Amino acid sequence: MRSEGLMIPCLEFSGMELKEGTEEWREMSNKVRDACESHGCFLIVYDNKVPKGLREDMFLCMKELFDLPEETKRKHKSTKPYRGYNCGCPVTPFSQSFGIDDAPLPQTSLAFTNLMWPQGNPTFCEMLNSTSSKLLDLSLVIMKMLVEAYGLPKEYTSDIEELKSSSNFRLMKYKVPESGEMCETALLPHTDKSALTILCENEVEGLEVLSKSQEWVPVKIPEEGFVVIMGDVLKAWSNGRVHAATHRVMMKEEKERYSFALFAVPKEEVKIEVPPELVEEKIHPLRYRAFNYGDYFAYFVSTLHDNALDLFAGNAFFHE
Ligand SMILES: O=C(O)CCC(=O)C(=O)O
Ligand SMILES: [Fe+2]
Repeated sequence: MRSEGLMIPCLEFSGMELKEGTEEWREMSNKVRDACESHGCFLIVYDNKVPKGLREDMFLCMKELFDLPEETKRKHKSTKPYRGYNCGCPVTPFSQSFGIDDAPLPQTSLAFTNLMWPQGNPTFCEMLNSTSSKLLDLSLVIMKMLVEAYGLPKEYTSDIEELKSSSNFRLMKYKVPESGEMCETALLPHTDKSALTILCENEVEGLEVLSKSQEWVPVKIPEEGFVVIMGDVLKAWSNGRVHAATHRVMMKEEKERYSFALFAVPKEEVKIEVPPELVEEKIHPLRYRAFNYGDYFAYFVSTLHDNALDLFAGNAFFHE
């Protein structure tokens, strides 16, 4: 049996009014903080915001998208890494993905849909826009809860909003392993470069998170829920209190896996800076210098280093 410490907490948001300042809000904020610090991720069920059935509809739409001819899919191009249509790239040979910037903006969802279906596809467009918007809203709720749980003044709410001033919505399809081995690493271990990521998968499980005791823990996303994974940005902002969970995807089933994820990210020009209230000389000395998100992302892309955040902005590597 797994020990308690390895179990990823599941937070039940359904039925919550989510009003700031209420006792319910404060209690949930503390649970979010505990999960972010001890696991770097948590499961969330929240059917007021993300109603039942939305996931299934989203997976149907995704199948329709990935079933389009390759030449159509390749029309979605981007000069930015992890955006555009990716297929058969050397680091992820088993997957295809679409990365769409700012899908919560209606004009972006419409432009993407019309590129894929010149004759239009209102169902897909509505699904892309509303799902990404709901997940981006949820990411703000979670970040506001961290401001509450750290006892920070209200002014930080607007600062933290900056950490999700943009987003990358990623739709992924993983092929069934062909090598005959029934367990293949379909996505290598990494931390996300986002503030946080909200993800879900079809019925084919595969996501695993590395616990602080260095064990791989399979993530069982509840049927109507999501997993929230903390990224490098919130780790830096919180002065290392929030743990950015390392995760990977293992393909163990003979079935295609679909997943979609909203990466809440700062705009490139946003400065990430630890609030002075989270620095304390003895127990929590400053771990990360202030840095610009675009510079950090460019550094990561050019080095692809596992430890990019510490190398780029970590205290031990401060440059004058
Ligand atoms: O497909 C998944 O479950 C994980 C995807 C992921 O970790 C990523 O794209 O950063
Ligand atoms: Fe990831």
